[in-house]
Amino acid sequence: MSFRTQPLPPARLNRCQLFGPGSRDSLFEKMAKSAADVINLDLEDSVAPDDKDRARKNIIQAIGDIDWGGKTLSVRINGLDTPFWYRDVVDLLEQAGERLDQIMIPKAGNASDIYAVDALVTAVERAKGRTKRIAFEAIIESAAGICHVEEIAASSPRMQAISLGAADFAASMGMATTGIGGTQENYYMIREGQKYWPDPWHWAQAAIVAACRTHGLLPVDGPFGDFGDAEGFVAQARRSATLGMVGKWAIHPSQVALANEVFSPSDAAVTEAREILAAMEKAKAEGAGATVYKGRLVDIASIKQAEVIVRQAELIGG
Ligand SMILES: CC(C)(COP(=O)(O)OP(=O)(O)OC[C@H]1O[C@@H](n2cnc3c(N)ncnc32)[C@H](O)[C@@H]1OP(=O)(O)O)[C@@H](O)C(=O)NCCC(=O)NCCSC(=O)C[C@H](O)C(=O)O
Ligand SMILES: [Mg+2]
Repeated sequence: MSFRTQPLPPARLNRCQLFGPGSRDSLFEKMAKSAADVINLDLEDSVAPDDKDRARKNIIQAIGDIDWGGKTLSVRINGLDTPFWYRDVVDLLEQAGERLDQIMIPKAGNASDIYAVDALVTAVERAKGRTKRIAFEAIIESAAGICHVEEIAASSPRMQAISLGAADFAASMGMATTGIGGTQENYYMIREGQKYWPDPWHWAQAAIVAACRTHGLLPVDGPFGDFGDAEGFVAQARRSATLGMVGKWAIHPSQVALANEVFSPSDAAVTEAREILAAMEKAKAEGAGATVYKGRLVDIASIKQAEVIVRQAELIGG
């Protein structure tokens, strides 16, 4: 174990991030009433260039007008390679109320991208006397982003989460795919005449999880484009959860309940985790560092695994 202990991620729920275009303000109330933990009002790729100004105004108005309950309220700004992003930041922080929690930075390529947004956000916050520090979530969705994911995770104390943006990531990597997330038809192996479809997103997800866990951030899986395919969504989400991700985007309301279900520990898992902690307490009192629970070894590492599940259950209110 390193001398430096691994920091815990922010203690908030992030099982589902529901997206909606800033240009479609008729969706905002529905998003606020949804069961998503995080709302992402979008100024980037779901908004046409000619609609950016109107979308920005809609979002600034809605941040103050709508009751967003206990959700994390986040706005995705435009990429740093566009002429829109500085205006997104300045208008949001000068005109939107304190209810805004987070800015999502798309296509982050390195730590300097986050630094640039941080410098602008900090200046406007100070100038306007804003008291709440705006958090950042970055999207890894380019070859440069995945190469520099660790420095992006470490880039600012504002950083709270990193998502994988499968569509732009695939494009940047030159992947021969068109589907957003999930199984890709031509990414298969053959054994004894049978086809098997491995997960082409696995390595990028694992890199994001490692960077996030090292720096105490929340690793999140991005979009699954085929919102009619609930089974495919759940399979992708379960793989992400197994790898250590804490949640997934929803690009349609039908995906919210699916994500919440996958990223909430089951009652059985919570009961088992609590029993493991109790068994280890007993073992510790008897001077042992390991014991047997339901016929299998549990030790000090098992305590940490069980604590992940119990912490998540406590956040949900279990
Ligand atoms: C995908 C959509 C365009 C579909 O919209 P629509 O055709 O209106 O869907 P439905 O008719 O099935 O809607 C049923 C009801 O649900 C409401 N609705 C629809 N979308 C939302 C939403 N996002 N939040 C809340 N409620 C929603 C409809 O109004 C209907 O309500 P009712 O009439 O009362 O029954 C649309 O869902 C949409 O725009 N989704 C978000 C798209 C988006 O934000 N994309 C950006 C994120 S993905 C991305 O950027 C890629 C990433 O960066 C990467 O690189 O991977
Ligand atoms: Mg994208």
